[in-house]
Amino acid sequence: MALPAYDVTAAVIERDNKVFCARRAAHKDLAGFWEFPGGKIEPSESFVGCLQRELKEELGIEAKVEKYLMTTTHQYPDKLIRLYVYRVAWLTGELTCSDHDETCWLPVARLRELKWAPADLPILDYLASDSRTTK
Ligand SMILES: Nc1nc2c([nH]c(=O)n2[C@H]2C[C@H](O)[C@@H](COP(=O)(O)OP(=O)(O)OP(=O)(O)O)O2)c(=O)[nH]1
Repeated sequence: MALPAYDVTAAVIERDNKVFCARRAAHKDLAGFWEFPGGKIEPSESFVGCLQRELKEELGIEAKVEKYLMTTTHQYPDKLIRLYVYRVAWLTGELTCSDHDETCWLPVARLRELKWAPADLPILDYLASDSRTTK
């Protein structure tokens, strides 16, 4: 039988030459893995609308989705994830984390020190080779 497939958005938020990273909490699937904030697209929702909603819900921030970066697909044992990655500017709001159990800001060159969700590894490669991202 075909695995369930999910379209998921993810945000690369940069500030002071560092990228925002968040760790999935114990009650979530892939608990303990680090990710870029975002979430599953709801029916009839746009990618940008999904990302803005998730960032408001998870982090309490208003964000401007600046640029589409890449899409990566990963098959986990129980699901297929298509991850749509955008560069996002944090506009307003105090960043408070309601959904993750740990967060940090890291320069791109240090991102691999964290244990990332396997679907995210191509994103790290992309950021490392992206001249717009500060290393
Ligand atoms: N948001 C996000 N999810 C990721 C990343 N990498 C990765 O494998 N995933 C996976 C984990 C989950 O299986 C799925 C996203 O689901 P989620 O649980 O965060 O999304 P959600 O809040 O909309 O979903 P739900 O708990 O309401 O079902 O994608 C990533 O960088 N960001």
